[in-house]
Amino acid sequence: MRLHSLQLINFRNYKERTWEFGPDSVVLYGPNGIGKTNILEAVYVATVGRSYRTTETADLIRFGAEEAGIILQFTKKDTPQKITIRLAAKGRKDIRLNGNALSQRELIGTLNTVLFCPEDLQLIKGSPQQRRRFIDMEISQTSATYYHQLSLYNRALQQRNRLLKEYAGQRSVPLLEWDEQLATGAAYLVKKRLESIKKLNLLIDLMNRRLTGGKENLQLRYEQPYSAQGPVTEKDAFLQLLQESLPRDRARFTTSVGPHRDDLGFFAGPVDLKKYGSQGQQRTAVLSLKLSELEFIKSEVGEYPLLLLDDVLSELDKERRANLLQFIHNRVQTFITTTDSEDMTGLSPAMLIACREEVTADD
Ligand SMILES: Nc1ncnc2c1ncn2[C@@H]1O[C@H](COP(=O)(O)OP(=O)(O)OP(=O)(O)O)[C@@H](O)[C@H]1O
Repeated sequence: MRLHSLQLINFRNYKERTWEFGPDSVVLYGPNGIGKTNILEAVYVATVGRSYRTTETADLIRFGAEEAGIILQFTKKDTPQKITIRLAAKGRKDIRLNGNALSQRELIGTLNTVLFCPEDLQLIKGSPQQRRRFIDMEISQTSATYYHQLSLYNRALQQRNRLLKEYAGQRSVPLLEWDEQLATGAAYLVKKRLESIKKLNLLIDLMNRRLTGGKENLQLRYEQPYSAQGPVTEKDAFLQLLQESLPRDRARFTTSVGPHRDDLGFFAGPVDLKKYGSQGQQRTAVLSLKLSELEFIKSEVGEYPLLLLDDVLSELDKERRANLLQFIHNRVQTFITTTDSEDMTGLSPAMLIACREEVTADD
């Protein structure tokens, strides 16, 4: 995957700006608040159709403007492609691939990127929701069906929770249709998640050993807080769990079983890093996870995705930083934001041949 150019029109602080990129990695440097992250954000929006920093489309549109545009030219397996996105404060996003309209769902998987930002360093200690989002987005980038099934599941879940409220105090709730849909969706989603965790586990242990000089192993575990014995993966088992949890769900107006409650555990041998990992172990584990994600997407798609490193290098110590840069060198076209253009040079002079792009405001 190679990004050749990016054009932003009324996106965040850019009125109209185009960048052309060579095959090498790109260091975007400039003072705080100049608009470096905004550039990575635009590439991310072209990956999944929405931002990782806001849920409001209006935030992405330059103050005072009615709409914003993002145009990207890239090659995927040597085939030139062009994504155009028009964002309006109100109304639908207009997404096009080579001029043909796409839905947000169809867009996902077109341009593959891995984002690594400071919030990711909290992934292990953070909320289960953050870890579910990680696994969902990772699979969605390589499977359009997964993203579709996830949307259907979430819709059914909302409907079930709505009925639990609507029928509060009544003798029964008409949940049959939604329970059927939820159980079908849950079985599909959990199986896909387990499959991808299995693949990630082959990679993550190798990565972690490499980063710790062979000292520490690392495994991901799929956790279902409502199941004491092994993962629940079958539709009938989910149907039964939904029925069993009904009294509790009715009391709380929410559905307590299913993949929307599941989590990802990080284990070094028997040690749960979520509870007992040092900050250093957790950071290395996240870095291993991100590197595994690059390899995972490569194995599914056939080439490395783009890597977006947003302000993350300054958060990593010298050794982890060097390890990351060594891994991506000559493999992955990487976009790095930093306030210091010399940030990388002292580390590994010949390792990272990057283009340095000074970011300036355009008004
Ligand atoms: N919708 C918008 N319209 C105009 N300007 C905006 C909009 N949203 C954000 N900005 C501006 O964008 C700038 C922030 O950009 P960005 O987050 O990319 O900075 P940065 O260069 O990454 O900074 P840092 O080094 O501090 O992370 C701020 O000046 C902010 O006022």
